[in-house]
Amino acid sequence: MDVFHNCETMKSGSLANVEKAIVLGTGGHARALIATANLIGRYELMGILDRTGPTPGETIMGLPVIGLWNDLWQLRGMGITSAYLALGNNATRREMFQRCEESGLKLPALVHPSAFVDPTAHIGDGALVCGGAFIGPEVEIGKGVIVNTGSSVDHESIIEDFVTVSPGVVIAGRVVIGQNAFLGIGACISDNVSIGSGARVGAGAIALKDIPENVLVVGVPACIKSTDLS
Ligand SMILES: CC(=O)SCCNC(=O)CCNC(=O)[C@H](O)C(C)(C)COP(=O)(O)OP(=O)(O)OC[C@H]1O[C@@H](n2cnc3c(N)ncnc32)[C@H](O)[C@@H]1OP(=O)(O)O
Repeated sequence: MDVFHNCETMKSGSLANVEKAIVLGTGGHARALIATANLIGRYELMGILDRTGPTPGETIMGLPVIGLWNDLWQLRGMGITSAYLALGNNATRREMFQRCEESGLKLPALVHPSAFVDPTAHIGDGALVCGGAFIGPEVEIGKGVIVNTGSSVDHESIIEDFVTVSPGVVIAGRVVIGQNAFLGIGACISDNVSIGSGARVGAGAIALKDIPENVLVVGVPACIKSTDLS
């Protein structure tokens, strides 16, 4: 059964010559993403898909929840070309990024109009740079990365794929954040420091030296609190 064609709540396309996009995810992060996408206005948002599917009449920021992630493959046939990933969990975001690609959907990056991105920086597909963020010169932001509100990433730093940078994080110059890592609110990463893949840096921690993969670090200076988060 084609769920979308049977879905009476789906927005009808109205804007000529504007590409259509779908949003994946219904949590808090969906609000931030939809607000940013509405400000940019590059794509017409047609609705939201989530893990469990819609409850009757469910909307988020005025957008109807129209179906399940498992129905992604039907979207291309409906004129929807692109997807935005509103998924806070790194592993889920990675999985759905791959499934969108397999479904032939584009994953445009989104940059809030109040963020500054240096012209020499590169922002990967499916990344979200939130309001007030600063992305410095020659910074690499990987695929599906979240750079949340008011964070800064300074010169030549590399943020690998599917990392979460929470609000108010300060990343100094020539830092490397390994894929799938999570940096909690207000964490600071000193210059030339590497954070291992899958590591979790607690809110307010200050990393002054390299952090291994798959560990939780907290405190000032950041120390290992638990290991093997893989
Ligand atoms: C727009 C938005 O809202 S974006 C959302 C932003 N949210 C965040 O940034 C959340 C930040 N979260 C944290 O810092 C969390 O503590 C995490 C994710 C790093 C770790 O969470 P968990 O793995 O669940 O760890 P848990 O809560 O079990 O704590 C483990 C231990 O570390 C300690 N700990 C955890 N986080 C911190 C921290 N930031 N600073 C100091 N100690 C900490 C706990 O007190 C606990 O210590 P104990 O074992 O001696 O009792």
